Amino acid sequence: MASPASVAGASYDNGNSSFIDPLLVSRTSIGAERKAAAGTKRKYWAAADKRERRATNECSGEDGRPLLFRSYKVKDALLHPYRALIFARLIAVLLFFGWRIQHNNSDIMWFWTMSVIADYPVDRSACYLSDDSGALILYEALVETTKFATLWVPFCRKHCIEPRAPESYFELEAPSYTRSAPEEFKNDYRIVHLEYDEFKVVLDHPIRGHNLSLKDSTDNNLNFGATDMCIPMLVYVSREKNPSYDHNKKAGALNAQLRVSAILSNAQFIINFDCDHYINNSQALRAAMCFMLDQREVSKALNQDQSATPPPPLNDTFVAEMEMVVSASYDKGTNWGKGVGYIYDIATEDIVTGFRIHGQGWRSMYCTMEHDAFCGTAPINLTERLHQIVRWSGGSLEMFFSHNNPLIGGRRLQPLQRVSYLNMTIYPVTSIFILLYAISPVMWLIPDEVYIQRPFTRIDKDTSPSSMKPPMGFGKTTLRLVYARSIVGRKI
Ligand SMILES: O=c1ccn([C@@H]2O[C@H](COP(=O)(O)OP(=O)(O)O[C@H]3O[C@H](CO)[C@@H](O)[C@H](O)[C@H]3O)[C@@H](O)[C@H]2O)c(=O)[nH]1
Ligand SMILES: [Mn+2]
Repeated sequence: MASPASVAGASYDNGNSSFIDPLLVSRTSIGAERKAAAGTKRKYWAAADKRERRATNECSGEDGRPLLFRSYKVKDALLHPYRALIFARLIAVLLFFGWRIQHNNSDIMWFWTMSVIADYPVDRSACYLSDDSGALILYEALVETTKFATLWVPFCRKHCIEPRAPESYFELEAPSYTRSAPEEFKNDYRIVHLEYDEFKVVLDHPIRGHNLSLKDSTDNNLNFGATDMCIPMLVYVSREKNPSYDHNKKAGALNAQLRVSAILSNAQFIINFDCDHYINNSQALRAAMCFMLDQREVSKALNQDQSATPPPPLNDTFVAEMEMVVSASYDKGTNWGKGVGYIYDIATEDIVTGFRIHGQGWRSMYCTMEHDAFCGTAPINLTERLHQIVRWSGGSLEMFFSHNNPLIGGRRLQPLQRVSYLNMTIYPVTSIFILLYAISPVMWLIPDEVYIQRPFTRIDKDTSPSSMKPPMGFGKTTLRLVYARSIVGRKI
């Protein structure tokens, strides 16, 4: 008999539309909140497999460990009507086209009617900041941030603070916390808030070389007695840039960072953020790890024996090695940017890198969390947004006209994945068709013949060109130009 886990595995493997839920034992969620969240989930999602449900509860996976995530499917009661609707719409569109081909524009009223309808150990985590501008001021800001972190991190641990981005946390009208006595929380909150405001002032008005006002958390009137005070290793990386070498923008910066982290911490899990992103749910990384460490995945994905290495002592050879891997010429003539790391020579390195990874047979999973996992900022004005769209469309087309075209590349892509990548790379071209579609209703307004009056042209009875006189005010007789409609009209 097949074990529950392998049966469950088979069922979620073919479910592309499924949603997966990490089975986190959350320290922070309060019972009622969790129940409410589960209620909303139950409204739209149904467990994909009963046997999987049993396996998650009974610790009866293949090696006796409990499963770490469960798959859900959109409820049939929602999915089937939706699919029926899409199908009906498709039929309606086809019927309409059939009808339109047989009827000319004299049936214009019909057309109008229709178009209207239509917990990882801290000493094993490291945080890398890539400063691609190489500005000393950013380094100094990071040093200040570290000082604030020695206060902020234990405060978050002690009171289970969420979200852990201080700016978003202090914006909350009713700040959330759990565990300790409200009085103690109030006191801690006040002190940390004050320190945060001071920290922001320091960032806005930096004073070179001045050891700024932030004290160690021990100097404050805070009692972190039983709380773990450790913070992860923080590394500032700024790669070398040289006009004789292409720096390959974000992909180049990320690859340099990958190499440094390989030497310093060599961890198995890496999560990347743009400078304008932040973590909104501190459980997000743990949740993602559930998918990779679950017994159904672990044998395929990684070797469990590997573990993050503690950083070696910072001696001269070691520093020289790190300097070498961030030098401007390091990846010239190597496979970096082609088959290794983030892909170069394209404006949208994220899509093409994802495509290459999927193309090798790796699978990705869709996971949503009750408090959104990550947040970020989008362009705030039209100019910026247009620049972004131009960059994205350019990158997409570049990918379409390269060997990474989804029609030919990505040997192990699944058919639906191929369709979505195709959609992602060809979409700038669809703008032409959308434009045509948008103006097509107006075309049917134009009748068979168009009369355009030229009010300033007088024409004599003798129409030979030599007798044409210059315009003289409003002519009594006007020239009528008659255009026969040839482009649009009778037949599609
Ligand atoms: O030479 C460069 C250029 C950019 N970046 C960083 O790359 C990130 C993304 O750049 P941004 O200008 O914010 O681009 P967006 O259009 O907002 O980013 C979206 O689109 C990019 C691809 O075009 C993806 O890489 C991003 O993940 C995605 O959020 C930022 O952290 C930048 O600091 C560098 O490090 N070096
Ligand atoms: Mn951005």
